[in-house]
Amino acid sequence: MGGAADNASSGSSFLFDKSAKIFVAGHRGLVGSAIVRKLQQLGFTNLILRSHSELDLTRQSDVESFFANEKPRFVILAAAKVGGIHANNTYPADFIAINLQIQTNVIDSAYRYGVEKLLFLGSSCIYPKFAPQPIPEDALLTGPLEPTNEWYAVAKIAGIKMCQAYRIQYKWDAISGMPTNLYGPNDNFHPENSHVLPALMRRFHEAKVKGAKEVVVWGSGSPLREFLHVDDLADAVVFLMEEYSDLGHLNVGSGKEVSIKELAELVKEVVGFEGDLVWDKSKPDGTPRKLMDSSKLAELGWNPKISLKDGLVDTYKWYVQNVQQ
Ligand SMILES: NC(=O)C1=CN([C@@H]2O[C@H](COP(=O)(O)OP(=O)(O)OC[C@H]3O[C@@H](n4cnc5c(N)ncnc54)[C@H](OP(=O)(O)O)[C@@H]3O)[C@@H](O)[C@H]2O)C=CC1
Ligand SMILES: C[C@H]1O[C@H](OP(=O)(O)OP(=O)(O)OC[C@H]2O[C@@H](n3cnc4c(=O)[nH]c(N)nc43)[C@H](O)[C@@H]2O)[C@@H](O)[C@@H](O)C1=O
Repeated sequence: MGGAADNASSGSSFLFDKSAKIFVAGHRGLVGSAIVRKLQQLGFTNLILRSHSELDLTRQSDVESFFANEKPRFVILAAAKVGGIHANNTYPADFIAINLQIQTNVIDSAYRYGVEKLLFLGSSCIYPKFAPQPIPEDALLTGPLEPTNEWYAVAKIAGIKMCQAYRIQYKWDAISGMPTNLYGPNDNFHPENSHVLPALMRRFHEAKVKGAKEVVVWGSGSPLREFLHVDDLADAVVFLMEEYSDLGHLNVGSGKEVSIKELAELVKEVVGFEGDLVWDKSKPDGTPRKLMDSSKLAELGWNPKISLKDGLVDTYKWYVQNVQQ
Protein backbone atom coordinates (compact mmCIF):
# COMPACT_ATOMS: atom_id res chain seq x y z
CA MET A 1 0.00 0.00 0.00
CA GLY A 2 1.40 3.45 -0.61
CA GLY A 3 -0.79 5.22 -3.11
CA ALA A 4 -0.06 6.30 -6.61
CA ALA A 5 1.92 9.39 -5.71
CA ASP A 6 4.15 9.31 -8.74
CA ASN A 7 1.33 9.13 -11.22
CA ALA A 8 -0.20 12.63 -10.99
CA SER A 9 0.20 14.32 -14.35
CA SER A 10 2.41 11.43 -15.44
CA GLY A 11 0.91 11.79 -18.91
CA SER A 12 0.20 8.07 -19.19
CA SER A 13 -2.66 7.39 -21.59
CA PHE A 14 -6.09 6.15 -20.50
CA LEU A 15 -7.04 5.08 -24.02
CA PHE A 16 -3.81 3.27 -24.89
CA ASP A 17 -4.19 0.01 -22.97
CA LYS A 18 -7.63 -1.50 -23.66
CA SER A 19 -6.92 -4.30 -21.17
CA ALA A 20 -6.42 -1.85 -18.26
CA LYS A 21 -8.57 -2.66 -15.23
CA ILE A 22 -11.23 0.03 -14.87
CA PHE A 23 -13.69 0.13 -11.96
CA VAL A 24 -16.90 1.87 -13.05
CA ALA A 25 -18.74 2.41 -9.74
CA GLY A 26 -22.53 2.62 -10.24
CA HIS A 27 -22.53 0.76 -13.57
CA ARG A 28 -26.25 -0.03 -13.48
CA GLY A 29 -27.32 3.62 -13.19
CA LEU A 30 -28.02 6.24 -15.87
CA VAL A 31 -24.44 7.52 -15.98
CA GLY A 32 -22.50 4.35 -15.12
CA SER A 33 -24.31 2.29 -17.76
CA ALA A 34 -23.59 4.92 -20.44
CA ILE A 35 -19.91 4.94 -19.46
CA VAL A 36 -19.79 1.13 -19.69
CA ARG A 37 -21.43 1.27 -23.16
CA LYS A 38 -18.87 3.85 -24.27
CA LEU A 39 -15.87 1.93 -22.89
CA GLN A 40 -17.09 -1.29 -24.50
CA GLN A 41 -17.54 0.50 -27.85
CA LEU A 42 -13.94 1.69 -27.52
CA GLY A 43 -12.76 -1.90 -27.01
CA PHE A 44 -12.00 -1.98 -23.28
CA THR A 45 -12.07 -5.58 -22.08
CA ASN A 46 -11.32 -5.47 -18.36
CA LEU A 47 -14.13 -3.51 -16.71
CA ILE A 48 -14.64 -4.24 -13.01
CA LEU A 49 -18.33 -3.92 -12.16
CA ARG A 50 -20.17 -4.47 -8.85
CA SER A 51 -23.87 -3.92 -8.24
CA HIS A 52 -24.99 -2.27 -5.01
CA SER A 53 -26.00 -5.66 -3.59
CA GLU A 54 -22.60 -7.16 -4.43
CA LEU A 55 -20.62 -4.26 -2.91
CA ASP A 56 -22.21 -1.60 -0.72
CA LEU A 57 -19.88 1.37 -1.18
CA THR A 58 -21.02 2.95 2.11
CA ARG A 59 -19.22 0.11 3.97
CA GLN A 60 -15.63 1.18 4.43
CA SER A 61 -14.05 -2.21 5.18
CA ASP A 62 -15.82 -3.87 2.23
CA VAL A 63 -14.58 -1.11 -0.08
CA GLU A 64 -11.02 -1.49 1.22
CA SER A 65 -11.11 -5.27 0.71
CA PHE A 66 -12.47 -4.79 -2.82
CA PHE A 67 -9.63 -2.42 -3.77
CA ALA A 68 -7.01 -4.60 -2.06
CA ASN A 69 -8.19 -7.63 -4.04
CA GLU A 70 -8.97 -6.06 -7.41
CA LYS A 71 -6.35 -3.29 -7.62
CA PRO A 72 -7.98 -1.43 -10.54
CA ARG A 73 -5.78 0.96 -12.51
CA PHE A 74 -8.53 3.52 -13.18
CA VAL A 75 -11.73 4.45 -11.30
CA ILE A 76 -14.77 6.31 -12.61
CA LEU A 77 -17.04 7.15 -9.67
CA ALA A 78 -20.66 7.23 -10.89
CA ALA A 79 -22.22 5.63 -7.79
CA ALA A 80 -24.22 8.01 -5.63
CA LYS A 81 -27.56 8.62 -3.98
CA VAL A 82 -29.33 10.55 -6.75
CA GLY A 83 -32.81 11.98 -7.18
CA GLY A 84 -34.88 14.91 -8.29
CA ILE A 85 -36.11 17.95 -6.39
CA HIS A 86 -38.69 16.05 -4.30
CA ALA A 87 -36.30 13.25 -3.24
CA ASN A 88 -33.54 15.74 -2.39
CA ASN A 89 -35.97 17.82 -0.33
CA THR A 90 -37.53 14.84 1.47
CA TYR A 91 -34.48 12.71 2.35
CA PRO A 92 -31.74 15.24 3.27
CA ALA A 93 -29.99 12.86 5.69
CA ASP A 94 -29.70 10.13 3.04
CA PHE A 95 -28.40 12.56 0.42
CA ILE A 96 -25.64 13.98 2.62
CA ALA A 97 -24.64 10.81 4.51
CA ILE A 98 -24.73 8.21 1.72
CA ASN A 99 -22.91 10.45 -0.73
CA LEU A 100 -20.21 11.42 1.78
CA GLN A 101 -19.74 7.76 2.70
CA ILE A 102 -19.55 6.43 -0.87
CA GLN A 103 -17.19 9.08 -2.19
CA THR A 104 -14.93 9.12 0.91
CA ASN A 105 -14.56 5.33 0.89
CA VAL A 106 -13.95 5.07 -2.85
CA ILE A 107 -11.58 8.04 -3.19
CA ASP A 108 -9.48 7.10 -0.16
CA SER A 109 -9.22 3.39 -1.01
CA ALA A 110 -8.48 4.17 -4.65
CA TYR A 111 -5.52 6.29 -3.55
CA ARG A 112 -4.31 3.79 -0.94
CA TYR A 113 -4.44 0.78 -3.25
CA GLY A 114 -2.52 2.34 -6.11
CA VAL A 115 -5.20 3.51 -8.56
CA GLU A 116 -3.49 5.65 -11.19
CA LYS A 117 -6.34 8.06 -11.95
CA LEU A 118 -9.86 8.65 -10.57
CA LEU A 119 -12.70 10.75 -11.95
CA PHE A 120 -15.32 12.03 -9.49
CA LEU A 121 -18.70 13.22 -10.74
CA GLY A 122 -20.43 16.11 -9.01
CA SER A 123 -23.39 18.12 -10.26
CA SER A 124 -24.38 21.63 -11.33
CA CYS A 125 -26.24 21.99 -8.01
CA ILE A 126 -22.89 22.65 -6.26
CA TYR A 127 -23.15 26.31 -7.33
CA PRO A 128 -24.88 29.10 -5.40
CA LYS A 129 -28.60 29.51 -6.04
CA PHE A 130 -28.03 32.95 -7.55
CA ALA A 131 -24.71 32.32 -9.31
CA PRO A 132 -23.88 34.44 -12.39
CA GLN A 133 -25.14 32.86 -15.62
CA PRO A 134 -23.67 31.01 -17.41
CA ILE A 135 -22.01 29.65 -14.25
CA PRO A 136 -18.19 29.56 -14.37
CA GLU A 137 -16.26 27.02 -12.32
CA ASP A 138 -14.96 29.74 -10.00
CA ALA A 139 -18.50 30.55 -8.78
CA LEU A 140 -18.11 27.62 -6.37
CA LEU A 141 -18.51 28.65 -2.70
CA THR A 142 -19.35 32.27 -3.49
CA GLY A 143 -22.91 32.27 -2.10
CA PRO A 144 -25.74 30.32 -0.43
CA LEU A 145 -26.94 27.07 -2.03
CA GLU A 146 -30.44 26.23 -3.32
CA PRO A 147 -32.23 24.89 -0.18
CA THR A 148 -33.97 21.96 -1.95
CA ASN A 149 -30.65 20.27 -2.67
CA GLU A 150 -28.09 21.80 -0.32
CA TRP A 151 -27.38 18.49 1.49
CA TYR A 152 -26.50 16.71 -1.73
CA ALA A 153 -24.57 19.78 -2.93
CA VAL A 154 -22.49 19.92 0.28
CA ALA A 155 -21.53 16.25 -0.19
CA LYS A 156 -20.57 16.89 -3.82
CA ILE A 157 -18.51 19.95 -2.87
CA ALA A 158 -16.69 17.79 -0.30
CA GLY A 159 -15.96 15.29 -3.09
CA ILE A 160 -14.37 17.98 -5.27
CA LYS A 161 -12.33 19.23 -2.32
CA MET A 162 -11.24 15.71 -1.39
CA CYS A 163 -9.93 15.11 -4.92
CA GLN A 164 -8.09 18.44 -4.75
CA ALA A 165 -6.63 17.69 -1.30
CA TYR A 166 -5.32 14.28 -2.39
CA ARG A 167 -3.79 15.86 -5.52
CA ILE A 168 -2.09 18.55 -3.42
CA GLN A 169 -0.86 16.34 -0.57
CA TYR A 170 -0.11 13.11 -2.44
CA LYS A 171 0.31 14.35 -6.03
CA TRP A 172 -2.39 11.86 -6.99
CA ASP A 173 -4.32 12.17 -10.25
CA ALA A 174 -7.91 12.72 -9.05
CA ILE A 175 -10.12 14.91 -11.26
CA SER A 176 -13.73 16.12 -11.01
CA GLY A 177 -16.39 16.74 -13.67
CA MET A 178 -19.63 18.64 -12.94
CA PRO A 179 -22.40 17.47 -15.27
CA THR A 180 -25.55 19.48 -15.84
CA ASN A 181 -29.01 17.78 -15.65
CA LEU A 182 -28.71 14.46 -17.50
CA TYR A 183 -31.19 12.10 -19.18
CA GLY A 184 -31.21 9.01 -21.38
CA PRO A 185 -31.50 5.20 -21.27
CA ASN A 186 -31.51 3.62 -17.78
CA ASP A 187 -32.76 6.82 -16.16
CA ASN A 188 -34.86 6.59 -13.00
CA PHE A 189 -38.54 6.90 -14.05
CA HIS A 190 -39.98 6.83 -10.51
CA PRO A 191 -43.16 8.99 -10.36
CA GLU A 192 -42.01 11.15 -7.41
CA ASN A 193 -38.27 10.63 -6.80
CA SER A 194 -36.94 11.04 -10.34
CA HIS A 195 -35.74 14.15 -12.18
CA VAL A 196 -38.17 16.22 -14.27
CA LEU A 197 -37.45 14.76 -17.71
CA PRO A 198 -38.03 11.05 -16.94
CA ALA A 199 -40.92 11.96 -14.58
CA LEU A 200 -42.73 13.84 -17.36
CA MET A 201 -41.97 11.19 -19.98
CA ARG A 202 -43.61 8.55 -17.81
CA ARG A 203 -46.57 10.76 -16.83
CA PHE A 204 -47.32 11.78 -20.44
CA HIS A 205 -46.93 8.19 -21.64
CA GLU A 206 -49.30 6.82 -18.98
CA ALA A 207 -51.80 9.62 -19.71
CA LYS A 208 -51.65 8.85 -23.45
CA VAL A 209 -52.23 5.12 -22.83
CA LYS A 210 -55.17 5.80 -20.45
CA GLY A 211 -56.65 8.54 -22.65
CA ALA A 212 -56.41 11.09 -19.79
CA LYS A 213 -57.27 14.73 -20.58
CA GLU A 214 -54.73 16.38 -18.26
CA VAL A 215 -51.22 15.90 -16.91
CA VAL A 216 -49.99 17.60 -13.75
CA VAL A 217 -46.57 19.29 -13.94
CA TRP A 218 -44.84 20.63 -10.83
CA GLY A 219 -44.08 24.25 -10.02
CA SER A 220 -44.59 27.35 -12.16
CA GLY A 221 -42.88 26.16 -15.36
CA SER A 222 -40.60 29.21 -15.32
CA PRO A 223 -37.31 27.68 -14.03
CA LEU A 224 -34.64 27.25 -16.68
CA ARG A 225 -32.60 24.05 -16.93
CA GLU A 226 -29.77 22.81 -19.14
CA PHE A 227 -30.03 19.18 -20.32
CA LEU A 228 -27.30 16.87 -21.64
CA HIS A 229 -27.82 13.39 -23.09
CA VAL A 230 -25.96 10.81 -21.00
CA ASP A 231 -24.13 9.44 -24.06
CA ASP A 232 -22.56 12.89 -24.51
CA LEU A 233 -21.59 12.85 -20.83
CA ALA A 234 -19.98 9.39 -21.23
CA ASP A 235 -18.01 10.73 -24.19
CA ALA A 236 -16.87 13.69 -22.05
CA VAL A 237 -15.84 11.36 -19.21
CA VAL A 238 -13.56 9.41 -21.54
CA PHE A 239 -12.19 12.69 -22.91
CA LEU A 240 -11.41 13.92 -19.39
CA MET A 241 -9.74 10.64 -18.42
CA GLU A 242 -7.49 10.96 -21.45
CA GLU A 243 -6.91 14.71 -21.68
CA TYR A 244 -7.35 16.34 -18.28
CA SER A 245 -5.16 16.22 -15.20
CA ASP A 246 -5.48 19.30 -13.02
CA LEU A 247 -6.75 20.69 -9.74
CA GLY A 248 -9.89 22.51 -10.88
CA HIS A 249 -13.24 20.79 -11.49
CA LEU A 250 -14.67 21.19 -15.00
CA ASN A 251 -18.27 21.90 -16.03
CA VAL A 252 -19.86 19.50 -18.52
CA GLY A 253 -22.96 20.96 -20.12
CA SER A 254 -24.80 21.32 -23.41
CA GLY A 255 -24.73 25.14 -23.31
CA LYS A 256 -28.48 25.25 -24.11
CA GLU A 257 -31.23 25.98 -21.63
CA VAL A 258 -35.01 25.56 -21.79
CA SER A 259 -37.77 26.53 -19.40
CA ILE A 260 -39.61 23.69 -17.66
CA LYS A 261 -42.71 24.78 -19.62
CA GLU A 262 -40.81 24.43 -22.93
CA LEU A 263 -39.43 21.07 -21.80
CA ALA A 264 -42.92 19.83 -20.86
CA GLU A 265 -44.28 20.86 -24.30
CA LEU A 266 -41.39 19.07 -26.02
CA VAL A 267 -41.80 15.85 -24.02
CA LYS A 268 -45.55 16.00 -24.65
CA GLU A 269 -44.92 16.26 -28.40
CA VAL A 270 -42.35 13.42 -28.47
CA VAL A 271 -44.63 11.12 -26.45
CA GLY A 272 -47.70 12.11 -28.48
CA PHE A 273 -49.97 13.13 -25.57
CA GLU A 274 -52.74 15.41 -26.78
CA GLY A 275 -54.30 16.70 -23.53
CA ASP A 276 -53.60 19.73 -21.35
CA LEU A 277 -50.90 20.65 -18.83
CA VAL A 278 -51.96 21.62 -15.29
CA TRP A 279 -49.35 23.37 -13.12
CA ASP A 280 -49.17 22.34 -9.45
CA LYS A 281 -47.76 25.48 -7.88
CA SER A 282 -47.62 23.88 -4.43
CA LYS A 283 -44.50 22.02 -5.63
CA PRO A 284 -41.10 23.77 -5.40
CA ASP A 285 -39.46 25.38 -8.45
CA GLY A 286 -35.95 24.95 -7.07
CA THR A 287 -33.20 27.14 -8.41
CA PRO A 288 -34.49 29.66 -11.02
CA ARG A 289 -31.68 29.07 -13.52
CA LYS A 290 -28.52 26.95 -13.73
CA LEU A 291 -26.85 27.17 -17.10
CA MET A 292 -23.20 26.24 -16.77
CA ASP A 293 -20.30 27.86 -18.58
CA SER A 294 -18.59 24.84 -20.16
CA SER A 295 -16.14 26.90 -22.22
CA LYS A 296 -13.06 25.48 -20.43
CA LEU A 297 -13.98 21.99 -21.62
CA ALA A 298 -14.72 23.33 -25.13
CA GLU A 299 -11.28 24.99 -25.20
CA LEU A 300 -9.72 21.62 -24.36
CA GLY A 301 -11.50 20.22 -27.43
CA TRP A 302 -14.75 18.56 -26.24
CA ASN A 303 -18.25 19.52 -27.41
CA PRO A 304 -21.66 17.79 -27.08
CA LYS A 305 -23.30 16.25 -30.16
CA ILE A 306 -26.87 15.21 -29.27
CA SER A 307 -29.68 17.80 -29.50
CA LEU A 308 -32.43 17.77 -26.86
CA LYS A 309 -35.07 16.80 -29.46
CA ASP A 310 -33.02 13.86 -30.82
CA GLY A 311 -32.11 12.81 -27.28
CA LEU A 312 -35.75 12.84 -26.20
CA VAL A 313 -36.81 10.74 -29.20
CA ASP A 314 -34.04 8.24 -28.43
CA THR A 315 -34.92 8.12 -24.71
CA TYR A 316 -38.66 7.66 -25.34
CA LYS A 317 -37.92 4.79 -27.73
CA TRP A 318 -35.79 3.18 -25.00
CA TYR A 319 -38.54 3.80 -22.39
CA VAL A 320 -41.23 2.15 -24.52
CA GLN A 321 -39.02 -0.88 -25.22
CA ASN A 322 -37.65 -1.31 -21.70
CA VAL A 323 -39.74 0.27 -18.96
CA GLN A 324 -43.43 0.76 -19.67
CA GLN A 325 -45.79 -2.08 -18.70
N1 LIG B 1 -28.88 12.16 -13.23
C1 LIG B 1 -28.49 13.43 -13.35
O1 LIG B 1 -29.22 14.28 -13.87
C2 LIG B 1 -27.14 13.84 -12.85
C3 LIG B 1 -26.25 12.95 -12.24
N2 LIG B 1 -25.04 13.42 -11.82
C4 LIG B 1 -24.09 12.54 -11.12
O2 LIG B 1 -23.79 11.38 -11.87
C5 LIG B 1 -23.57 10.27 -10.99
C6 LIG B 1 -24.48 9.12 -11.38
O3 LIG B 1 -25.83 9.53 -11.32
P1 LIG B 1 -27.00 8.68 -12.02
O4 LIG B 1 -26.42 7.68 -12.91
O5 LIG B 1 -28.00 9.66 -12.50
O6 LIG B 1 -27.63 7.95 -10.75
P2 LIG B 1 -28.44 6.56 -10.70
O7 LIG B 1 -29.32 6.64 -9.51
O8 LIG B 1 -29.04 6.26 -12.03
O9 LIG B 1 -27.29 5.49 -10.45
C7 LIG B 1 -26.56 5.51 -9.27
C8 LIG B 1 -25.79 4.23 -9.15
O10 LIG B 1 -25.13 4.21 -7.88
C9 LIG B 1 -25.30 2.96 -7.29
N3 LIG B 1 -25.29 3.06 -5.84
C10 LIG B 1 -26.04 3.87 -5.06
N4 LIG B 1 -25.77 3.67 -3.76
C11 LIG B 1 -24.81 2.69 -3.74
C12 LIG B 1 -24.11 2.04 -2.70
N5 LIG B 1 -24.33 2.33 -1.41
N6 LIG B 1 -23.21 1.09 -3.03
C13 LIG B 1 -22.99 0.76 -4.32
N7 LIG B 1 -23.60 1.36 -5.34
C14 LIG B 1 -24.52 2.31 -5.05
C15 LIG B 1 -26.66 2.49 -7.77
O11 LIG B 1 -26.75 1.10 -7.65
P3 LIG B 1 -28.20 0.38 -7.49
O12 LIG B 1 -28.99 0.81 -8.68
O13 LIG B 1 -27.85 -1.06 -7.49
O14 LIG B 1 -28.77 0.91 -6.20
C16 LIG B 1 -26.64 2.97 -9.21
O15 LIG B 1 -25.99 2.03 -10.03
C17 LIG B 1 -23.83 10.79 -9.58
O16 LIG B 1 -22.62 11.13 -8.97
C18 LIG B 1 -24.65 12.03 -9.80
O17 LIG B 1 -24.47 12.96 -8.80
C19 LIG B 1 -24.66 14.72 -11.98
C20 LIG B 1 -25.49 15.62 -12.58
C21 LIG B 1 -26.79 15.26 -13.05
C1 LIG C 1 -29.45 17.37 -11.59
C2 LIG C 1 -29.93 18.10 -10.37
O1 LIG C 1 -31.32 17.90 -10.21
C3 LIG C 1 -31.96 18.37 -9.04
O2 LIG C 1 -32.32 19.70 -9.19
P1 LIG C 1 -33.44 20.19 -10.21
O3 LIG C 1 -32.80 20.60 -11.48
O4 LIG C 1 -34.27 21.22 -9.54
O5 LIG C 1 -34.25 18.85 -10.45
P2 LIG C 1 -35.55 18.26 -11.05
O6 LIG C 1 -35.24 17.64 -12.35
O7 LIG C 1 -36.18 17.38 -10.04
O8 LIG C 1 -36.56 19.50 -11.26
C4 LIG C 1 -36.36 20.49 -12.23
C5 LIG C 1 -37.55 21.40 -12.32
O9 LIG C 1 -38.64 20.67 -12.91
C6 LIG C 1 -39.82 20.86 -12.16
N1 LIG C 1 -40.73 19.73 -12.36
C7 LIG C 1 -41.92 19.79 -13.01
N2 LIG C 1 -42.55 18.61 -12.96
C8 LIG C 1 -41.70 17.75 -12.30
C9 LIG C 1 -41.80 16.38 -11.98
O10 LIG C 1 -42.77 15.71 -12.25
N3 LIG C 1 -40.72 15.85 -11.33
C10 LIG C 1 -39.62 16.57 -11.01
N4 LIG C 1 -38.57 15.97 -10.39
N5 LIG C 1 -39.51 17.90 -11.28
C11 LIG C 1 -40.55 18.48 -11.94
C12 LIG C 1 -39.32 21.06 -10.76
O11 LIG C 1 -40.30 21.65 -9.93
C13 LIG C 1 -38.09 21.92 -10.98
O12 LIG C 1 -38.48 23.26 -11.14
C14 LIG C 1 -31.12 18.29 -7.79
O13 LIG C 1 -32.04 18.01 -6.76
C15 LIG C 1 -30.00 17.38 -7.94
O14 LIG C 1 -30.42 16.05 -8.06
C16 LIG C 1 -29.20 17.67 -9.15
O15 LIG C 1 -28.00 17.58 -9.14
